[in-house]
Amino acid sequence: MAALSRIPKTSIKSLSSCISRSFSITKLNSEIDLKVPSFLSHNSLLLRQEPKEGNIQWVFLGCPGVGKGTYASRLSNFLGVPHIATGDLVREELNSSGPLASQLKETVNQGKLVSDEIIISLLSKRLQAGEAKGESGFILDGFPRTIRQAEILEGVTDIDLVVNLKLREEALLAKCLGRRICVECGRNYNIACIDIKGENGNPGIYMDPLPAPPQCAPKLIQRADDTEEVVKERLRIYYEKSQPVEEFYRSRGKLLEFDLPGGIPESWPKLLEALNLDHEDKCSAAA
Ligand SMILES: Nc1ncnc2c1ncn2[C@@H]1O[C@H](COP(=O)(O)OP(=O)(O)O)[C@@H](O)[C@H]1O
Repeated sequence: MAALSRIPKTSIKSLSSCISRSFSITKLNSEIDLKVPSFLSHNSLLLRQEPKEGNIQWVFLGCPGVGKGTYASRLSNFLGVPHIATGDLVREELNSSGPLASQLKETVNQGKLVSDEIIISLLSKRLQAGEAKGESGFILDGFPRTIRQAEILEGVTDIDLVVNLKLREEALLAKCLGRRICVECGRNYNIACIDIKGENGNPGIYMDPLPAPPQCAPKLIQRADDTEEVVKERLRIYYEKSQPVEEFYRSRGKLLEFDLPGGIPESWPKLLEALNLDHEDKCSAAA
């Protein structure tokens, strides 16, 4: 795997506590002077983790429905690093009987972003649990989603690579509306068949549905936030709050833009190629 040798490693061990501590300092700073971002503060610089050799610390960006979860999860299996999706952490929490459940349900079902404080706390807990199991490295999906989250992350560790997945908006909406999830195993499927003709210089795009296997087919549900109205709101919020994160990483030379050429069979090998991962590995991972 050619790409791996280039990737520096950071200990996840203290990253979780660093993120929470850095966040507390951000809060303190913002109470004192809103104009000073946390990562510039003297205190939070002291918390910064130095990279070690070998780990993968990647981030997946992209609009709702683009397939961040699908490709991040495939790469996580391929590379043997955990896939951490903050959307999954939020859904676990809102389905629990915890104190945040009803507040989260309301926010998510309106297509709004959860507060940075809650997201950082959920992410820190997930990283701590991973640390206890000896995990190292990560592929983050759905985080960072605001410039503030990106600054906090940048202040505590080195992200090696940020993959920005892109797809035409008509396809995004159709994919969200067609998404189905198995309540038992949590896998995502899609009943939509996307066939968008090329126009005004934009290439057409064709994506087959992704049918559920017989064991999942009777247990499919739709996410409550995958309605047309809420998806449109999620897209609006993405353009307003999350798209600036693309520029944040572009200006740091970390952003890899990837236009999805079609469905998984077409896109997966091309993504591996773009990531400079070897053909041999490609065949075994695609199996
Ligand atoms: N980093 C984050 N910051 C704030 N809210 C988040 C974050 N990650 C997930 N969420 C919340 O969880 C919801 C679902 O997230 P996700 O599954 O990643 O959705 P999407 O399909 O829109 O990318 C979001 O609409 C938002 O309410």
